[in-house]
Amino acid sequence: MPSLQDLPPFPSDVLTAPIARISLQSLLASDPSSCAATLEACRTHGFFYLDLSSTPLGTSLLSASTFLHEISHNVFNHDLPYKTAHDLVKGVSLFGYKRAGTVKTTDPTLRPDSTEFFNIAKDHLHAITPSRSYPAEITAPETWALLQAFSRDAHEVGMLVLRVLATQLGILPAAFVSKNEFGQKSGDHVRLTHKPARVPDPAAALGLPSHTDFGSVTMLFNWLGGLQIQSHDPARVGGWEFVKPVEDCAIINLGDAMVTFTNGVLKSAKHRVVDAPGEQGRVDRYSVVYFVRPHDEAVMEAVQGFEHLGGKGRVAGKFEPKVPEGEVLRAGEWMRQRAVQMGS
Ligand SMILES: O=C(O)CCC(=O)C(=O)O
Ligand SMILES: [Fe+2]
Repeated sequence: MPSLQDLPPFPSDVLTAPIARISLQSLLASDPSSCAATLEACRTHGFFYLDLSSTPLGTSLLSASTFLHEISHNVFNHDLPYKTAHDLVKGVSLFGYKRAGTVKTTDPTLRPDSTEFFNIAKDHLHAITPSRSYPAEITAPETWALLQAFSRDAHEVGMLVLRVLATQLGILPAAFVSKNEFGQKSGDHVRLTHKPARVPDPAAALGLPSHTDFGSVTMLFNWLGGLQIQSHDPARVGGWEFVKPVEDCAIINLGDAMVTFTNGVLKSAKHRVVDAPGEQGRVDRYSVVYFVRPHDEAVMEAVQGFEHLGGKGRVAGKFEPKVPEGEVLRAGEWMRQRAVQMGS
């Protein structure tokens, strides 16, 4: 990671979300209190910090994320035509380039988003499906190999989180893992994001409007503030709080698929990206994300043990997947509908 010391400091006078900090090392060792804390975090905030220091798996993710942060500078630095030559196609595929201003506006201010992405499919990285065009900086052999390792490792961490959750919930350890098989066609991807520094007119744009992620587990690396989640403090429930970046930690959050699989017991929290606070807002912001999503053939219904909770699992506010009477959706179609709805 670029060291947090090299960036303007995160200010001390903004509200930050009190999310748990859990170490990967302790989850790998099945430490009971860390496993219990993981479940607690996923039933409440739907977000937690995962400390990646002190384990080979974690430290290789940290160094890969630093490298991808560097690559992001070069890729996004190009002019728009260079990037749009690799555009994603809404409703068809979400892999490729997403320009700023194309995500559905969900905040009351209706400000367009100012964040651009490159979404790089796990299926392309690992030859599970034929690839598509990406910029030369991404397909360069060294970067492609690093993206392969990063996606494999991030997926493995996602599976560990899913096993811990299943075990803590008292269901089969593989109940969620079996919905997210690495070798199967899926919407899993690495996302590189870029949001320009703060602009003088605050009404002009919002980094990323409030949303929930669609998939199972998201692993997020960011270096500057700007990510916000909604408060659970009784005094200000629903107000936005910053998730402060913490050195050596990734941020883990659950997506809507986990809400569906558990009929609402686990939470996919709403989040958004605004200008980084204070001095941090003066510099461009990058983040590196891995999304674990159920493989296309996974059935989008509650797993065994959660069916009886029926109806509590509505996800993403107004989102209602169109399910023909008496049928269930598979993840490929479910994710497609969600992507069309979000516009990304
Ligand atoms: O950049 C961030 O901190 C969050 C990005 C995010 O929420 C997303 O890409 O879904
Ligand atoms: Fe997100």
